[in-house]
Amino acid sequence: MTASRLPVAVFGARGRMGATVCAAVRAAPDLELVAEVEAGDDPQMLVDAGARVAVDFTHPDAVMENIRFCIGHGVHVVVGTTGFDDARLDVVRRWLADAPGVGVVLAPNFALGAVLMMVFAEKAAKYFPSVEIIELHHPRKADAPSGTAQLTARRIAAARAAAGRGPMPDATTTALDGARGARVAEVPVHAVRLSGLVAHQEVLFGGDGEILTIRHDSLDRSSFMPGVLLAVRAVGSRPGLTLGLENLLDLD
Ligand SMILES: NC(=O)C1=CN([C@@H]2O[C@H](COP(=O)(O)OP(=O)(O)OC[C@H]3O[C@@H](n4cnc5c(N)ncnc54)[C@H](O)[C@@H]3O)[C@@H](O)[C@H]2O)C=CC1
Ligand SMILES: O=C(O)C1=N[C@H](C(=O)O)C[C@H](O)C1
Repeated sequence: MTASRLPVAVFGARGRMGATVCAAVRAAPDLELVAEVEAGDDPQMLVDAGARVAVDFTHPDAVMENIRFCIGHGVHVVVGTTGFDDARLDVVRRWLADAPGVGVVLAPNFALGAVLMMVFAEKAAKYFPSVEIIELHHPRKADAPSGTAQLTARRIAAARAAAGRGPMPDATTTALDGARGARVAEVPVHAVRLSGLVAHQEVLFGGDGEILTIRHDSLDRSSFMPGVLLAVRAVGSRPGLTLGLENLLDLD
């Protein structure tokens, strides 16, 4: 007798990430792809197909409605779509409060190396007076700066604040808006969009006579799949909101 496979739906199924997720789910012996939901489709199709978990890689403008629908129908959700701030996260938490037992795992980056890059950057933050982030992506990316860069900046800023670090040294007067990038929690973030790139980030720390660069490169969207599948398998046993793939990994 074979064990039953976990029925999975994918929102954004024909997108760059969604299509890769569909292929990964199809290839996994313990998972079954039961619904491929695209813009304009009625999400009821995933409920009718018996999905227990839905994966969302769509667009910041679409993702909230998809999460609301899934929580309302008792379907667990793995969210890779970016564009989440504290206000949006609070809304998701409120929806979940009315749906005990339903889980949402949300991560701006499902690549193991990117998660480690953020962990290492957070650890390094207190030792250096200066830090800047450069994120580099393919030119069809919808948002800037990336969700990963924003989360990295917030974590670095929190670590600096906890260590009592003051403002970064910077005496520059800018002649053009944007010349010093965008500020995310006081950390300068620079976004490059270039043909040929997939998803990359450098975190540069500067101190007296030394630079530490932590760099991660996703060279292919396959880099995100182990993390996505880990979350798909775990979300049903994690009621409420789980923020970040690191919560599903043993990083000690
Ligand atoms: N968390 C992570 O590890 C990663 C996150 N991302 C994020 O995933 C999102 C999608 O990225 P890509 O796949 O590159 O974009 P994409 O533009 O290639 O794909 C998005 C797909 O979603 C579809 N869509 C839009 N609204 C929809 C709706 N209401 N219901 C169902 N489908 C809908 C679009 O038609 C499109 O096919 C972005 O926010 C991106 O930043 C991307 C890579 C990794
Ligand atoms: O749009 C992308 O491609 C990516 N988006 C995520 C982000 O905004 O951080 C993750 C990764 O950088 C790829």
